Amino acid sequence: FKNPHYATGRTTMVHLFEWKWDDIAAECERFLGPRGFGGIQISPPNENLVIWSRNRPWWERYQPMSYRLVTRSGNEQQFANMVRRCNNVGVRIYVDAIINHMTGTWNENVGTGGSTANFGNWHYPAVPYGRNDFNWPHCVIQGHDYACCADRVRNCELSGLKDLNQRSEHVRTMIVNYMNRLIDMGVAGFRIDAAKHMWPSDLRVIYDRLRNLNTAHGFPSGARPYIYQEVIDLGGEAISRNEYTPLAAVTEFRFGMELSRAFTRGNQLRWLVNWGPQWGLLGSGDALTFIDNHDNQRGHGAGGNILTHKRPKEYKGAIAFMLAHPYGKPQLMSSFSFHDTEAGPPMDGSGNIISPSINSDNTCGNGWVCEHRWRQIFQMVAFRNTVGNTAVTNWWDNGGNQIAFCRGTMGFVAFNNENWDLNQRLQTCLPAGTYCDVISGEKSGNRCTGKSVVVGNDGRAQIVIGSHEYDMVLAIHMGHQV
Ligand SMILES: O=C(/C=C/c1ccc(O)c(O)c1)N[C@@H](Cc1ccc(O)cc1)C(=O)NCCCOc1c(-c2ccc(O)c(O)c2)oc2cc(O)cc(O)c2c1=O
Ligand SMILES: [Ca+2]
Repeated sequence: FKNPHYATGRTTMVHLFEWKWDDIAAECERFLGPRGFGGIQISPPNENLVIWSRNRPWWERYQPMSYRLVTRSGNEQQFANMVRRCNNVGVRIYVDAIINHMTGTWNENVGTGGSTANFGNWHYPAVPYGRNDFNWPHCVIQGHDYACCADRVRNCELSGLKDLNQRSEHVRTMIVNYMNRLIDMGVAGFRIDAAKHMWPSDLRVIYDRLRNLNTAHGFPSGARPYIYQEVIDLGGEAISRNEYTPLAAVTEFRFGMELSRAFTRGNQLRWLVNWGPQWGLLGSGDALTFIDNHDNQRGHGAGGNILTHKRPKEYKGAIAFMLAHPYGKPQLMSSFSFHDTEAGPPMDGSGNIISPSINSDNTCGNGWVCEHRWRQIFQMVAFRNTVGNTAVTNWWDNGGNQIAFCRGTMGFVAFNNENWDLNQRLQTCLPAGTYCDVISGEKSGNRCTGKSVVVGNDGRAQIVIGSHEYDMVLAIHMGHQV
């Protein structure tokens, strides 16, 4: 359950938060496939409660009403079309699975597919679920429970969300049928939302009942779905992520917290020389890594001061380091603009999501940030694909906020977060030649639209990153010689 089953040579997934299925299919064909992205995490495809009283907040998609595939992103036919078209261009689909709970109690009670429910009686006829399928006696998780009481964190309600009993055979059957239907449609795996709130023993039973991936969509026979479990664990809680790593991969929230700190002015990039488990991070093969996600980019998630698209230079620096360093399996966030941390995606007067527009410079409009289309980010996805599993070698730093390292003989990257220029002759480990810096520009024909770097026969080159430049990174790798 720890292998994403990316197509050959691909390494990175992007969370297209709140995108519609038709738009995702188009993005696979026009951008993500050609640019070598490995996969996409999609928003929950199951029917959710429509919450107009909070003006369609982003978190309404985390209020399940049924496992019918009908949301503001599209219907079952559009979902199947998206999976087929993305798999056809080598881009995998990972589903955000909400199996810990059903809705909280709201005045509204109609779902995106028209289903209704009676929350007070724990009655969800569109699944169907009834009172016996939820944990009993009724209790709500309190703040101190996270530190003291693992059983309450699992068996009581998170934020008033009706807490399913995954020990019940009926509940297991409903969940497994939902996930197997998605596997048969060609998805490559799942994000397990709120995994910390479910017993590992129950999750193991559910995972073991999942079918192998569908070979008709290009997966090898016997391939198990990729599963990454959302476990927010910054230490100090009764529940540890180590209870979940024997089952499947785990979201490593410390990754984004520590890199955000390291790339925020006043800290030291040289500390990153031993980046990885020595920082208290999970084993590399267990870790789904990211800088920010849909939850903590709004500030109330784990880890305090997380870098997001709202601080572009530092954010691109941290993203470049995530993609240049071999640790973990990275996920990029692709957001819509927001001021109100509850706001949902751009929508018209009827509540329909507005599609991203694509500008002439290949950026997005209509309120979509599309970080994955920023040159400094998608070019580093190509860097990660090129360098494969080569090791970090020739680490250099200035004792402060200037660092550089090689990836085997395939790539070289340098960072300058000082408030003075980096101007050093450094070992790039690359064969002699002239390389285009993929951060400040790209290779166009036989010239570089940004910086070019001349590597001598000794592998050394003059590396310059001015402290006032638009970006703090320089990256060169095989395939971008002129
Ligand atoms: O802000 C939110 C939603 C946050 C959220 C949604 C999806 C996630 O994957 C997530 O990590 C957080 N929800 C709002 C609004 C809300 C939602 C439901 C409700 O009954 C009442 C209010 C909110 O204020 N929630 C309370 C604080 C956030 O507490 C939530 C967590 C959560 C936060 C910190 C943790 O350490 C943790 O283990 C879990 O996970 C969710 C998962 C869900 O599937 C649905 C949820 O409503 C939530 C969720 O409320
Ligand atoms: Ca639970």
